[in-house]
Amino acid sequence: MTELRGPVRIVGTGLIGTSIGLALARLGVVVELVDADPDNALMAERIGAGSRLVQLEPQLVVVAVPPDHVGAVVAEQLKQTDAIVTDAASVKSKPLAEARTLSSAEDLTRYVGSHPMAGSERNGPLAGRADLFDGATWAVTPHETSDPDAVELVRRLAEAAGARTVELSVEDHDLAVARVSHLPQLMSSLAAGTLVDAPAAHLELSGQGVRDVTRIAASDPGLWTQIVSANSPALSGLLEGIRDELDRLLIALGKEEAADEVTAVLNRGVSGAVRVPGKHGAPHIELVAVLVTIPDRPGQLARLFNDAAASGANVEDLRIDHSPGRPVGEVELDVKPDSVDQLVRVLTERGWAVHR
Ligand SMILES: NC(=O)C1=CN([C@@H]2O[C@H](COP(=O)(O)OP(=O)(O)OC[C@H]3O[C@@H](n4cnc5c(N)ncnc54)[C@H](O)[C@@H]3O)[C@@H](O)[C@H]2O)C=CC1
Ligand SMILES: O=C(O)C(=O)Cc1ccc(O)cc1
Repeated sequence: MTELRGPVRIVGTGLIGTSIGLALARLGVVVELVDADPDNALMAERIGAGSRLVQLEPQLVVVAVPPDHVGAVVAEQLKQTDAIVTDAASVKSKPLAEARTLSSAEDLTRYVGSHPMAGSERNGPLAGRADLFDGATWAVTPHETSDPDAVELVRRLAEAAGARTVELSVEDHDLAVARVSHLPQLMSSLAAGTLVDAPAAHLELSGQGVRDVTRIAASDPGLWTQIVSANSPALSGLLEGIRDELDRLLIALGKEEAADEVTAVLNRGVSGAVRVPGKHGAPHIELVAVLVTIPDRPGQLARLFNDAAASGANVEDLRIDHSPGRPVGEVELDVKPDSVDQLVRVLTERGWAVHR
């Protein structure tokens, strides 16, 4: 059995490195923090992600630097230590190819790529959170000559951070993230980009839809330029598909049959959206949204949650739409279909304005 004993050296103490450090520190694993920017390592240390000075040799090195630097830093760590080395980069083929050109075949057996599928649109150590990976999926991507013990140790790391692991090849990983992560990022950025010149009066009508679609558009352009460039072969095919659909839509718009084309696009969207796995990586379950109008006063959310609990319904998901300047907000409680009637009845009895 390959136990995760530590010390774990984290190179790159930004959002991801600091979050891994915080998650391991809560288990008592000794974590060493290294960063090219001394302020970031100091900050990560101050918030409890580990220590900048660890005398013992690392058992495991986690490289959490921007993708363009991952190959070189992996090779450097393989050379400097006898540790197992992994990385957290959002793309896997290019860093592996770079590490391969800079490392001996023997050293490369100690390297196993990985990728936590959780993060945020924020970066830097101050955005780090101990629970960032709780319930998340963490891809482990061995290459042809990765040592099985090294693969096992990287699995242990992911599990220690609270994630569940999925093993897949480097190539398959890059195809998968092009679809579920990189294309959504570009679509979000494109949609948000149309707002740059929008009149303020138009923006005032913004509701939850535009907020959902544009959240990740706030992500770091420097990081994402590297991700998109490194995964351009996988992304190109998907973007060509979107371009073809846009062309069809544009041609159809204004013609009699436009409605059919629009309905086809929307129907395909419905079929795709239900295939996104639900929370905690569980299969998608059909949920019903119950909308409740809530006065913008302290204590109202607590009262609503109490009343929802009294109905016996388990709230599977939750959304709050709080438009600035309005005296009320709207809370969406997502519950299983067999809980809906009881939830609506109890909330209505207790004076809430409820609609489905
Ligand atoms: N941001 C996200 O949501 C996610 C990011 N990732 C991956 O994790 C890695 C880190 O991303 P973030 O933590 O978001 O970035 P970040 O910008 O928050 O942190 C990167 C850190 O690496 C340091 N650094 C840069 N070059 C270095 C070098 N050569 N040696 C040592 N330190 C160096 C920087 O000073 C910075 O502290 C990237 O490869 C990214 O693709 C993976 C999952 C999610
Ligand atoms: O903020 C979100 O919802 C994300 O999806 C974050 C994210 C960014 C990059 C990754 O490689 C993985 C996850």
